[in-house]
Amino acid sequence: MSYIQFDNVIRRYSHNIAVDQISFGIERGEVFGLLGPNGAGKSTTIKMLAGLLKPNSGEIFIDGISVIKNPIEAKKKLGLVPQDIAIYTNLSAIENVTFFGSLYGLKGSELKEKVQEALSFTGLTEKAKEKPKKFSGGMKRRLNIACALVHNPEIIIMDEPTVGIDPQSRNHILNSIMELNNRGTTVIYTSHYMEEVEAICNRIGIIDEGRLIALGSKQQLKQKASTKEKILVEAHDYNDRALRNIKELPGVIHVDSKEGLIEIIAEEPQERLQDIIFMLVKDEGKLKNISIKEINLENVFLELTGRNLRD
Ligand SMILES: Nc1ncnc2c1ncn2[C@@H]1O[C@H](COP(=O)(O)OP(=O)(O)OP(=O)(O)O)[C@@H](O)[C@H]1O
Repeated sequence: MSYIQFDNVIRRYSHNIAVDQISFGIERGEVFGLLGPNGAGKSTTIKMLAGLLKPNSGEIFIDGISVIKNPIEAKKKLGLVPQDIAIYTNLSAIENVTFFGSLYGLKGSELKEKVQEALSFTGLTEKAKEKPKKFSGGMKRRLNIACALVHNPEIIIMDEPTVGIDPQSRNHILNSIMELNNRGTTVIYTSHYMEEVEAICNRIGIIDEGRLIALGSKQQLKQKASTKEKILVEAHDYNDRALRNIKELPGVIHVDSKEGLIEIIAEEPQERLQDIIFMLVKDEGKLKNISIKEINLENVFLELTGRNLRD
């Protein structure tokens, strides 16, 4: 059994199946990413792990402890940063972190020390006495993280922590995840941002419509695609007919075009370049650049499901 183990877990909301019989394990010390589009079942999975929702069937274990039978013991091991920020806007930052620390049973000088550590870790020491009412979205999120890690949990779960925040806070959060992991914390990170998951996670589960459709390191996941590379064309003035002609070229699997950038997934991409350039130029297209790049997890998702990760 893995350090964290999901066994045949099912969760419904009335007739809608949100998590459909998933089984997987997470090892101690991993940064594990749960990647999937909106509504895929990420939050439901995370809430069940954190003991906030009960599965309809199946079992979840943390370090051999059943989250369902022994939720209080299991919960001691983890800190949750929920998708919806959960802090008290009328309390100062330090009062918020102190409150959460005391909920986890910290007291006296240990509580004070851990609160200072959590505020410093999230870059909020100078804002400690201010009320989060005036904080930016990113600062509120960082305070939420401080509240979740004040008791030094073995596992930290972050549910889409970078949605709708400024780039500075986003980088701060991503760096702090790496630092937490260097200290030995197991991190579970959900996101629909493929770039973030690729950048920070050792292992990734791809979830779609409640099912875990792929699991592995990013290199293992990329092996699931039928081609390892894609063609990127920067062009302007091309028309839909040129795109249709490219789609019909032999070996071409998928063509996507957005704001002057055409992405083409094709078998043996080097062999397709001449024909692609020909089709574009023939139909008035002006070519700026053409290159071959390694595919990413977005491309893997598209090939597995026929849909884009972000529509
Ligand atoms: N409280 C609820 N009541 C009814 N249906 C729900 C509830 N919460 C989630 N769902 C449904 O369950 C499915 C999975 O939702 P979930 O929030 O777990 O997905 P998600 O991958 O976290 O998506 P998002 O990124 O949008 O939060 C969706 O179809 C959603 O509409």
